[in-house]
Amino acid sequence: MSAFQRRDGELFVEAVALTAIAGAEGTPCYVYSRAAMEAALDAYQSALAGCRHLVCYAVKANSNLAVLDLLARRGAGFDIVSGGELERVVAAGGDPAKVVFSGVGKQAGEMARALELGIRCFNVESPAELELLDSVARAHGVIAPVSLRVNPDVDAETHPYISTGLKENKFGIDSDGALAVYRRAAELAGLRIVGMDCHIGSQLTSTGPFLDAVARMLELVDQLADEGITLRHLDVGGGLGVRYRDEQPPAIGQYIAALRAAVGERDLELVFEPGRSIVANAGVLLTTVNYLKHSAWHNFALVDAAMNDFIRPALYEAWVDIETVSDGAGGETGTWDVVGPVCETADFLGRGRELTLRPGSLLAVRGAGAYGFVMSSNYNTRPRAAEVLVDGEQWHVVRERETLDDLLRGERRLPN
Ligand SMILES: Cc1ncc(COP(=O)(O)O)c(C=O)c1O
Ligand SMILES: N[C@@H](CCCC[NH3+])C(=O)O
Repeated sequence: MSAFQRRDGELFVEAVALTAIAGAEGTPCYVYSRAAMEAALDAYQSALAGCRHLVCYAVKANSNLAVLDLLARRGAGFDIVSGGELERVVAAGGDPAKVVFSGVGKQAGEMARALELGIRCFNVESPAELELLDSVARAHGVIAPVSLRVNPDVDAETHPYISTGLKENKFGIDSDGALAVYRRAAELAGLRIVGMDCHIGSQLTSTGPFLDAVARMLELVDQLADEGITLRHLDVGGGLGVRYRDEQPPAIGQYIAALRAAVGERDLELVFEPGRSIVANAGVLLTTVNYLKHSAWHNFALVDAAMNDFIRPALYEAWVDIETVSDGAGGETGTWDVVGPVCETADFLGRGRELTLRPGSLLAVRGAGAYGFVMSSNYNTRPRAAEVLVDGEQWHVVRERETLDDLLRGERRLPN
C-alpha cells in the first residue's frame, strides 16, 4: 500500500496530513515517508534471500542523513561517488566496510580517506585511475580492494542524459579492453581484485538491457577464471526505474529474480546499487500557488517552488504528477502550466495539468524523493527547501530551510 493516501479529501503521508506539515514548516518543503523507503529496501533484501548479497543504496539519489541512517539501520551498504558522500555515510552511522566507491574522477585525497576508513571496494573506471589507486594504497601501506566498472556498450533505453553504458559515455572501462586492465591490476602490489561492476543508466523500465549487460559481464568473469583471476562479487549497479506516469518497470522482486537466474549457480556475491527505486516514490515536494495568471495561450499557476528546488522537469523534461493536497478547496478548474518564480522559461514543474486552483492552493509534486533536494541549487539566490521525514504519526524536520544568511556566508566584498 502506498504511504501516500487520501482521507476525506486530504492527502496524507503515513498518518500525517500534508497540510499540517506545510502549515508548520512552510513551503517549498520536501516530505519523505520512512515506511516507503524501508519497504523498498526490504523488497530488495527479501528478493535476495538465500544468496550472498549486499544492497548498496546510491547516496546521490537522496543523501539526507536521516535517510542514510534509516537505511543503514536496516542493513544497507552504500554506493558513493565522492569524498563528501563518504563523510555523509560515516556521519549517518553507516558501515564503511559496506561502502563501494564509484565515479570517474576520484581524487587521491578521496582515495586515501576511503582506504583509511576501510571501504569495501573501489569501482575503478579507467586505467589511469587504477595506477593512481595503486600508488595511493602503497603510499599508505595498505592494499586497495578493486572492482573494475566495465562499460558493456548496452543501450539502457532511457533518457540520453542518464544513459551510462554505451561506448560513447564517459563511464567505465570498455568491456573489450577490460581483461587487459584486470591483468594489469593483478600485477600491481597495492591492489587486490575483488569484483566486477557495471551501471548502464538510470530509470530503466525493462530487464532486457540489464540482462544484456550481465551476460557481457559473465563472459568476462569466465575468461578471468580461466586465467586464474577469481572474483568475489558481481556488482550490477542500480538503475531500476519507477512509475512516474505510465511507465511499467518490473517490480523489484521480478527484476532481482531475472538477474539471479542469469547469474545461475556461480559462486558470486551479488551487489546492487539502487537509488531511485528506494526513494523516488517515497517523497513529495510541497509547494503553494502564489498567483494565477492568464495569457492568450496559457494559464499559469505561479508556485513558490522552482527549478532550483526540483530541476528534473527542466533538465530532462521529466513528467511528475502534481496534485492538490486538499480536494474541494475550490478555485478555477482549467489546464495549467505549473511554473516557478525563476527567470528561465524552463522553470516549470509541469505543463498542461488539469487542476482546480486558487491562490494559496497547496500542491504535492509526487516522485520527488529521488534526485530532488540533492540536485537543488541557490539559483536566483533562493534558499533551499526544508526536508521533513514522516514516521507513522510523527514527523521530523531533517533539514532546516536555508536562510539568506546561509546563502551569503563565505562571500565578501572587495577590499578597498
Ligand atoms: C554508479 C551508479 N550507481 C548507482 C546509481 C543509482 O542509479 P538509480 O538511482 O537509477 O538506481 C547511479 C546513478 O545512476 C550511478 O551512477
Ligand atoms: N539525476 C538523474 C539520475 C542520474 C543518475 C546518476 N547516475 C535523474 O534525476 O533522473
